[in-house]
Amino acid sequence: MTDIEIIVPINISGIWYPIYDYDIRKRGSIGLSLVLNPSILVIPSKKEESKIIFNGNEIHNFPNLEYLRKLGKIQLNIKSEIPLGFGYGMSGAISLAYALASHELYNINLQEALITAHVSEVLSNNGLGDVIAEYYGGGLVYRKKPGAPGYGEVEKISVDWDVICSKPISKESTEILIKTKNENALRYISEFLSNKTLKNFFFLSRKFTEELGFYSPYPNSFRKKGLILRLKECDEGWIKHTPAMNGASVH
Ligand SMILES: Nc1ncnc2c1ncn2[C@@H]1O[C@H](COP(=O)(O)OP(=O)(O)OP(=O)(O)O)[C@@H](O)[C@H]1O
Ligand SMILES: CC(C)(CO)[C@@H](O)C(=O)[O-]
Repeated sequence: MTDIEIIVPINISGIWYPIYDYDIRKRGSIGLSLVLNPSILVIPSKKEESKIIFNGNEIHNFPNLEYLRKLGKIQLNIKSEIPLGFGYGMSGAISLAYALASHELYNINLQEALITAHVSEVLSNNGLGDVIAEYYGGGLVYRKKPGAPGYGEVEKISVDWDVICSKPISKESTEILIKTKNENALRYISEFLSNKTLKNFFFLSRKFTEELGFYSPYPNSFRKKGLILRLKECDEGWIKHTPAMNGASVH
């Protein structure tokens, strides 16, 4: 065990537009997302084998690990209120934690480590824009250029905050979100940029996700993959979110 503790926020995209580039470091998505708490809390340690322990249980078949283990043999002990596989950008958060751990434990070049985290997401079909959003933070984020940290570009958009809650409803694969390109995404992003409010983000994210076949029964909400994100209203049993303004951190 080490004294290092890594904190990584979650990322929930509302609108995304996949962009292919021959250079994997520049592949990703542009879009709008919310970088939020609760974050994951990660204790890394050097070990004989790379391992991801999630709330006490080892995660087997985490495809990102095939790429991440090149950064060094690390065990991550993760504490998380957020489940894996519902659409909270958790695979990106775990990969980013692994990259930051490799820099701390093995002195791996930070930029190389961050690229590996992003590439592990892209090549595993688990995400396009989560790593860069979670690295920089925070709150409402506009990913204006796709790619890994250092290649892509994010802008934090300042908005008046309000109560936001989510409910995980089903575990689903991310692949369909990556392979489907909804051309309206670009129009919705520019509609948001001319009226930058949380309400408008929810309104446009709902339009966008409905066009992909994801429906939410609640007002001021949208469904992203296997979760519902809702503005203003928090029923019992829902997860309460606050903006994670500064992105990932190491303590
Ligand atoms: N017990 C498990 N539950 C969910 N996923 C698991 C589990 N064990 C391994 N996995 C793998 O972890 C990865 C989860 O990544 P996935 O992209 O589906 O989740 P997410 O990060 O929560 O969602 P998104 O990237 O769409 O926001 C998948 O590759 C999945 O196969
Ligand atoms: C593809 C995606 C929606 C999966 O969460 C996300 O990574 C994004 O916005 O690029």
